[in-house]
Amino acid sequence: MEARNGIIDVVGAAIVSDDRILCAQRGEGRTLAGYWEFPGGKIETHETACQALHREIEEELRCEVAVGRRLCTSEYAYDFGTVRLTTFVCRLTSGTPRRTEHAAFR
Ligand SMILES: Nc1nc2c([nH]c(=O)n2[C@H]2C[C@H](O)[C@@H](COP(=O)(O)OP(=O)(O)OP(=O)(O)O)O2)c(=O)[nH]1
Repeated sequence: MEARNGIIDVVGAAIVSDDRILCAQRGEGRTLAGYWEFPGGKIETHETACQALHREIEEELRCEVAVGRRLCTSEYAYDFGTVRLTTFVCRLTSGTPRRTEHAAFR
């Protein structure tokens, strides 16, 4: 969802499993390829942050998560716009994260 003020609203999942948090490296051909991120993506029009997170995790990692508390919201200005990233603590409820578009997990 791109707000009128040019801010791009993004959600990220800090998926906690066995006391570890999953980080994913953005794949070739995507904006910011090679950067490490919390899996997630842009919130679409008419979506809540929670709905966007469920959709993105299903699309990108082919698994399901329960969305817990909001960790933080931060803004970062890139040359293409300002990303406002809200990160939620999540836990796996079904499946195991699989790479469909990321280059690596750690
Ligand atoms: N998922 C995620 N994106 C982040 C993080 N930090 C950060 O600056 N971003 C940026 C990268 C992208 O410019 C934007 C997320 O957009 P995206 O390209 O992943 O979104 P999307 O899945 O909806 O993809 P698309 O259909 O627009 O290609 O937010 C982060 O920790 N997680």
